[in-house]
Amino acid sequence: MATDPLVLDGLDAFYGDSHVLHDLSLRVRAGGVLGLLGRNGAGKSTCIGSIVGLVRAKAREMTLYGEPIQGLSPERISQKGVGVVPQGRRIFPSLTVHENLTVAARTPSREGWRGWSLEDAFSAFPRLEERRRQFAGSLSGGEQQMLAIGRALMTGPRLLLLDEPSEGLAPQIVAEVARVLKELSRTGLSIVLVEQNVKLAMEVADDVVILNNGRVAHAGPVESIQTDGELVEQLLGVY
Ligand SMILES: Nc1ncnc2c1ncn2[C@@H]1O[C@H](COP(=O)(O)OP(=O)(O)OP(=O)(O)O)[C@@H](O)[C@H]1O
Repeated sequence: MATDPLVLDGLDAFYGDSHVLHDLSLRVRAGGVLGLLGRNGAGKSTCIGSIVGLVRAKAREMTLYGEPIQGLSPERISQKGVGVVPQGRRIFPSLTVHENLTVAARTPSREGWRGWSLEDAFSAFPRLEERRRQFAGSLSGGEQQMLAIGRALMTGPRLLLLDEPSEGLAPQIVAEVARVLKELSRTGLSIVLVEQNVKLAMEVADDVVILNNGRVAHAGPVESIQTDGELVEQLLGVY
């Protein structure tokens, strides 16, 4: 549908002469969570980079809520409501929690949607409020991940892209990330979740796309992998 938050159809992506993604198609449904899975080097981060305008890509269709975004700068794509939680979090370690959040705050650029206020961020992540004056670099890995998610939400996204938010986190903290993502999805936010952690993706995602060598190897509702251990093992090497 033209109003789907994100449609990629026949996307090819390149680093210089290196052709990394081949004929990739996917669709994020309104308020849905799409799990983007694949082994190391399968092309997941390149897909995120293509969506946000950081990687050179061409496609038959690349639309955000029906609006073409192909060729736009990362700034324009961000302004159109795409928030990113990058791999490795990339918070500002020498700024405080409060400063990390306020640096991302944005005046709403569109009617009907808005960025989070500090109060919204602190009510979702109470530990960040307790630590608001602390340097972000001194937070635990889990707290830094929550800060990275909070910072992305301060920009008022309609579509949130997360690149391996569970990386390096203890299982208990991964469960916390899962809870937060499910809550965000319940508020109507549409999400693309890049993950190596298949269990987390299965818990949170509505639909999944599995990449293999830069191509879509499987796409379907999350149930299609929950019930097919052989497929998951073949494409992801885990179960
Ligand atoms: N800046 C770059 N220049 C050239 N090739 C790159 C660059 N970044 C990634 N690649 C290559 O593109 C392919 C896809 O990499 P990508 O990082 O998208 O995979 P991924 O699925 O996100 O893997 P990971 O889970 O390890 O992050 C790999 O072969 C990788 O070596």
